[in-house]
Amino acid sequence: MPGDSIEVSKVGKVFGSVRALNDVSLSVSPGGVLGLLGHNGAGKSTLINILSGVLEPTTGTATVAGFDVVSQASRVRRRIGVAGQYVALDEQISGRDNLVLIARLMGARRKEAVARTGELLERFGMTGAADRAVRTYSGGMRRRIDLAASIVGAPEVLFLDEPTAGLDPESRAELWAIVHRLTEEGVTVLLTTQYLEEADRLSDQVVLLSRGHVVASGSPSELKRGVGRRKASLGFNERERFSAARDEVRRMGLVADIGEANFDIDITIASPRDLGAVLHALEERNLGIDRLRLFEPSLEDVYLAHVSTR
Ligand SMILES: Nc1ncnc2c1ncn2[C@@H]1O[C@H](COP(=O)(O)OP(=O)(O)OP(=O)(O)O)[C@@H](O)[C@H]1O
Repeated sequence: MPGDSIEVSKVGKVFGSVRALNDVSLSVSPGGVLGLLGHNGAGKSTLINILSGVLEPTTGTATVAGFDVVSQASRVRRRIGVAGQYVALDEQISGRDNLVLIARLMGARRKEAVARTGELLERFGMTGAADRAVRTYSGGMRRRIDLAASIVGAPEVLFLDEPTAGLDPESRAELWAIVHRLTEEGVTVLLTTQYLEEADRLSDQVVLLSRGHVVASGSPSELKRGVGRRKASLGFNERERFSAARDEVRRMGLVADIGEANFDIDITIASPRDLGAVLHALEERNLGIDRLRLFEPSLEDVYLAHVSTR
């Protein structure tokens, strides 16, 4: 739509005989967060490279911050930040010196560069480590300084390519908080990740890529609602009733998986009606359950439903 921060229309990318992207379309409104999910080689980095002006699409068009990524690439570059797996920082100099250097390269005067750096270090909780060489940083600190480096120029649109890959849960949560704050300030974010929980926490829209195709898109809750299959666990207090119920459930053939632990029968049902039928049948045979748990589909279920069927 006009006014969107990122607009991708039927983008394809071919490398020799490899079709990395096929007819990919998506859009992100200002201040939105789009999570791009997909397996290794799905085409996520290729799309980020096209949107950040590093690669040209083979077919289709894309705009970022209102500018065409091919014909207006330098304007695009001035309005974006890119952080991720391969951001080049000088490992031998301190985090502070890296940020000052980037600000100077972007045209800031020395005083401004120093002030902006101080502000970012403070915000990212990095003041303690600011004057140590980047090579001495932990994985979490390294990711934070990468992210700080990507926003030195106060970008309108931020591309985060697997920003928390390999981080421990605590460092991941810290980074999520930082990204969340940036989005509250109106920065538009396109995030690639293999962590479904990350996409669920941060994104208001998710696009699922598989082998270069968009196979599903929508808000995390829309996508979860679209997964028909749900897990339920039927619990019993005695082995005898549990065993008889398990045989009955198998016989009904309505259920895809049966797992057994602690006299629980874990079933996958295609609809609430199937669950009703199972409970009714058990009740009729005096095999009534003692406990029932229903599990909401996760983004992982969404992912498996779309990706494993292709
Ligand atoms: N420069 C290139 N030359 C040839 N093939 C490439 C090039 N860049 C990417 N590809 C291929 O394009 C496809 C998509 O790769 P891409 O790196 O975009 O996937 P990805 O989803 O980012 O994967 P990962 O999660 O592993 O980073 C892969 O088959 C990859 O091998």
